[in-house]
Amino acid sequence: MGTCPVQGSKNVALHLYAAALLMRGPVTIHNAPAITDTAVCVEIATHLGAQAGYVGTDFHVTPPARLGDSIPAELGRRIRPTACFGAAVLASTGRIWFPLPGGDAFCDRPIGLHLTAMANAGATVENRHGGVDVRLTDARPKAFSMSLNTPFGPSLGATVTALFMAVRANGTSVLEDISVEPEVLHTVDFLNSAGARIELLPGNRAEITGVDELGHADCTVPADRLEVGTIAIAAAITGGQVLLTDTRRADLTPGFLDCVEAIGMVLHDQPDGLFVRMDDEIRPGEVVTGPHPEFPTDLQPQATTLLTQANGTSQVVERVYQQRATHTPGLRAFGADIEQEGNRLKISGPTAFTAADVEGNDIRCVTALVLAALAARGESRIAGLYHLARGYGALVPKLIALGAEITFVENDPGMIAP
Ligand SMILES: CC(=O)N[C@H]1[C@@H](OP(=O)(O)OP(=O)(O)OC[C@H]2O[C@@H](n3ccc(=O)[nH]c3=O)[C@H](O)[C@@H]2O)O[C@H](CO)[C@@H](O)[C@@H]1O
Ligand SMILES: C=C(OP(=O)(O)O)C(=O)O
Repeated sequence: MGTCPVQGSKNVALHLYAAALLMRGPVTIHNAPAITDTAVCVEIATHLGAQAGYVGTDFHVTPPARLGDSIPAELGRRIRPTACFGAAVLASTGRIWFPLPGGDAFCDRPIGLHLTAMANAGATVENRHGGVDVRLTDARPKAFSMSLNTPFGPSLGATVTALFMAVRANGTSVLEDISVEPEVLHTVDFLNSAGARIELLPGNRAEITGVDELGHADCTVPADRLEVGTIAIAAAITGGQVLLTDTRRADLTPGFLDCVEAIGMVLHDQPDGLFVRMDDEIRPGEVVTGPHPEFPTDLQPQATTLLTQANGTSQVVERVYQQRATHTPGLRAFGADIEQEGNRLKISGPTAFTAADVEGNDIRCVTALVLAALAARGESRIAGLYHLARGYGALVPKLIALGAEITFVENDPGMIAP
């Protein structure tokens, strides 16, 4: 059995970095993940005039008396929460230009609801220079009410943007149908500990009374549930077992736990972490992604790889991003039997994988392909490692420490051969 540490959550950390820009005084965010997205956030904060840096696993930021008024296109296009960073600056200073966000491009990822939240708070919103120019008409955001729902469930990012506008608003705002993903709840705690007045109410509502200014606070990023899920699936797919330190069952969603336990995975808390093993063979199952606490979309590609090894027919239904299936061509190259119809994948297994040369074009796609290569006979070559670095600080070294044979291909830092 191997033991494996878990990094801080990428998706929580990114929203905390943005929230820190609303605060006065020095902020330290502990357990920050050592990923390229963290480095980009340091650069964005620095460009905005903050003193920002990353030492060990501590992200430090001290916002200036007045933040700058633009997020450089080359930085904002590299990460997903660019509009949240924009909202933090807008709520503080009344003006920001930001490019359209980046992050994974597995399908269209609109930000209309972020812009509606800014407009509801009294901003003019104009498309300019390939990005968005937003200005408040008054010195502070005005209080507003809105729903954060979309046809695909509540928007996580737009909930954070709306909260950022509301915490500095003149009056009390009411947000309906908010996302209650851990990313949002940790951001709420962080803002409240710096003096914000956000009250979460039953029925996914929030009532926020704006304050003149936020003080400062420190916080700790929770374990990355997506890294936990990924390594748990790696153990299951290779018939191994692993003790993931610094994490508990409670860090995972009921949607994920119910699904993988039905497939045959055993996960239980031990004093020093979460123990994971497979109970005999991998059983077929059904993955249906959805908003928290349902099965997270960011573990769907990895779960698809796992189900190719199940004895029978499985189904994956992607409800958050209806076209998140960039991993299926790569999995088919290993031999997977996957039929796709709209947002549904039908997977017939088990397939004995043979090695393949494949490329992943987004974080979880390339992760799913690394997992497939672990299950394949022979040496596979995987390109697209740049995407892995965006979200995992050390996934490959961790898999190697657990017994996987993986080497980085020389003169091509974007390629590995498991
Ligand atoms: C609720 C949810 O699971 N959110 C996921 C989403 O967060 P992220 O914040 O990136 O995306 P949203 O939560 O905003 O998007 C959820 C859904 O709403 C739609 N939408 C969003 C904004 C908008 O203005 N209009 C609109 O229609 C999106 O296209 C998507 O279908 O992607 C991240 C990266 O994969 C995941 O970590 C998050 O768990
Ligand atoms: C899609 C993801 O990230 P991002 O929103 O940063 O693109 C992810 O974490 O799986």
